[in-house]
Amino acid sequence: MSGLFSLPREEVAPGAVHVPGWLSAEQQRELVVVCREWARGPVPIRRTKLPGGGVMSVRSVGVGWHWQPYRYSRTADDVNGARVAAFPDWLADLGRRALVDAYLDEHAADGYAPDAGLINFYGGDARMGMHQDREERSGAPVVSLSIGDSCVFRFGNTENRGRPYRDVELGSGDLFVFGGPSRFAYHGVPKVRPGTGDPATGLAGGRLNITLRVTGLG
Ligand SMILES: O=C(O)CCC(=O)C(=O)O
Ligand SMILES: [Fe+2]
Repeated sequence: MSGLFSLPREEVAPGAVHVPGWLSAEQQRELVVVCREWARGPVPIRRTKLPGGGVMSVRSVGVGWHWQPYRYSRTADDVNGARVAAFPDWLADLGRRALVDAYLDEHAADGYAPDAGLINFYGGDARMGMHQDREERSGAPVVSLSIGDSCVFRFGNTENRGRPYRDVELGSGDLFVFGGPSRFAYHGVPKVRPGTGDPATGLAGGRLNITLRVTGLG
């Protein structure tokens, strides 16, 4: 990643910033390797079961904390009961650099200590419906990193799942941060574009998304 003021960026809504191509090719490859390890265990990546009986099309695994609808826990009680992998310091550092670059403010990450990472893998047909990230007891920004196939990322308003929203193309290496007045905006992924990723990332197909959050839990 480059220093301040060097990358194109777009403020999609107040506090919501898209920085295309933020991750280098090498960082993307390294993240793919480590996400593959996390996908194997101690909690295997799985399609989250929803309370209504459905199952998400996205495959997910947590680090630091396990997420299931609609709470965080240290152990994956709806999967295999194992404690999730620890949240590594280097990932928190990456999250801090993301805030500085997204907000063009060297103090943007002061005191920012993400403790939960959610790894999502989207096959070609996977989607994520409009939702808020609101299980966290913190208003700190969410940092989102994308690798592999591009997608349509729908970024909406804080009131409801509908309009107004903006559809943003998230490509491999892109950073998206949402904080401030946009922290609790509805968002989702209506479409992945199969075959648009570069296999040099280590992903032969599909889309990997990593979100970093501050849970505010002890
Ligand atoms: O895949 C994405 O870009 C968004 C993922 C997301 O919203 C979530 O995991 O809560
Ligand atoms: Fe989300």
